[in-house]
Amino acid sequence: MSKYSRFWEFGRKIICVGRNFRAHAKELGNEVPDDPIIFLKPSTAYVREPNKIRLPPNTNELHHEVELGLVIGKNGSNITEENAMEHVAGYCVALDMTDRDKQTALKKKGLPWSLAKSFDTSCPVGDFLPKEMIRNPEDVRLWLKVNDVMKQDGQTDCMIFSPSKLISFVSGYFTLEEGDLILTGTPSGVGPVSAGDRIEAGVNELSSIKFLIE
Ligand SMILES: O=C([O-])CC(=O)C(=O)O
Ligand SMILES: [Mg+2]
Repeated sequence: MSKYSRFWEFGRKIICVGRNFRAHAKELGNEVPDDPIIFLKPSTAYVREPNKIRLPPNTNELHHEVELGLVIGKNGSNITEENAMEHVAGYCVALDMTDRDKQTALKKKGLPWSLAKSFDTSCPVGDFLPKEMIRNPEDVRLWLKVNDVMKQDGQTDCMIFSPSKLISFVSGYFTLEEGDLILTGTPSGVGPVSAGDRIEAGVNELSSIKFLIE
C-alpha cells in the first residue's frame, strides 16, 4: 500500500487553481487568465465517503466542480517544469464545492473567496490513484453526474496551464510538501445542487465517488 493512500489524513495544503479551462471561464463570464489563479482550502475541507457534503451557512447556490487532483509525493520549491512530474505521487478525483452566490458577491467587492470555497466538506476526494495508473494527466476524462444526469464531461487536454506548469508556478510561491493536493481547475458544466441530491464523479473509468448533499 502506498504511503499516500490516505493523503487526506496528512493534514497538508489543498492548493486550487481557478479558470484553467476556457469553456468554464467563459460560462461564468470571466476572462481567461494570463497566470494561474490560485486559492487555498484548509485540510478541514476534506470529506470522504460515506460522509455527506454539508451546505455552508446561508447558501442559495452551491455548485459542483469536478477536478483532477495531483497528490504531491516529494517536497520542493522553485521546481522546473521539466522536473515537475517527479514531485507527483499520484492522482485523485476531487470536487471543488463552491458557494457561487457568495463567490459572485465577494468577486464584485474584490474580496477573497475563502468563505465561498473553503468551508467544511468543500473538498470531497476519491481514492488515491498511484501515478502509474494515469500515464498522461493531460489526457484524462473528468465527468460528473447529478442524480444520474451527466453535467460535466471534459478532457484535461483543454487545460490552459498543464499539471507541470502549475507545479512549477505554484512551487515558486508555496513550498510543496508530501501529501499536499493540487486541484487543477474544472471543465465547463458547473451548476447547482441542493439537499438530497446525489453527485457521482470520476476520472476516466478508473475511480468514481458518490456523495449525497446533506
Ligand atoms: O470558481 C471558479 O470558477 C474558479 C475555479 O475554481 C475553477 O475554475 O475551477
Ligand atoms: Mg475549481
